[in-house]
Amino acid sequence: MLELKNVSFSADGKEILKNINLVIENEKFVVMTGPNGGGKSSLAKIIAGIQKPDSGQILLDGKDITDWSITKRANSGISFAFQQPVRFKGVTVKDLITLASGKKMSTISVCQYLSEVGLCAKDYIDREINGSLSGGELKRIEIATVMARKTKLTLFDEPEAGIDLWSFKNLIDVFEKMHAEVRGSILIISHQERILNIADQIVVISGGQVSQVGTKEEVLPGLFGVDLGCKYFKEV
Ligand SMILES: Nc1ncnc2c1ncn2[C@@H]1O[C@H](COP(=O)(O)OP(=O)(O)OP(=O)(O)O)[C@@H](O)[C@H]1O
Repeated sequence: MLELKNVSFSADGKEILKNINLVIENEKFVVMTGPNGGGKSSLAKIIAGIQKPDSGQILLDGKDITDWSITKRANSGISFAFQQPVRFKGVTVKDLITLASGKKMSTISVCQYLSEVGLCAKDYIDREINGSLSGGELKRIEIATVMARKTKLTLFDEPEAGIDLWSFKNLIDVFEKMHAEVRGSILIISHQERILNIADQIVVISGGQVSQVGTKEEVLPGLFGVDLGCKYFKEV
């Protein structure tokens, strides 16, 4: 279980997150949404350890991880899916997925992850992670890498961005499968109706605060018809 207690964060003299209190229960599929600039990405970065809060506490299974580095948090089971995978010269797609899984992997197992994110495995497995891969391909490889990691808490920041050539339905299937198989919690930042619809819990972040938390039945009706200045329910 991840718990945020009175977390506040400022940058460049601007108060970005104000007294955030939030609990992400084990094995829950949580979608964080809200208007642009509300503070969602900042909150995800604070959970992953990329940014440090000015005050407040972050607890993982009751342990205070507020001062832990990104690496220590990653080793304790928090994964953050970046917009694109980190590139290292000479590292192939197969190397990256094997590294993420932390164990020896057969070519067939690596291929399965690639197929799940809609990539024809044989065309990609030996390719180097570099600028020759398109943005959408890199994005899918990053999602496959996070799937192979199988961590306690996986954070995705707008995973739908940049994958418009890939069937959006496949992305939903990937998340549902991950949720069923990994038995970890998934926290996704998204404005997409179909992602909001598969959430166990929706958290609305607005003006740097948690403005609403509840099931989709409780939260979604309130989002309809409200102009929050964001791209609700737009199809990819
Ligand atoms: N390092 C920083 N320095 C200054 N301002 C920042 C910094 N990081 C974030 N902000 C500001 O904080 C606010 C919240 O940004 P954040 O990216 O967390 O919002 P968001 O809810 O993820 O937005 P979006 O839906 O547009 O992705 C924005 O106004 C942003 O410009």
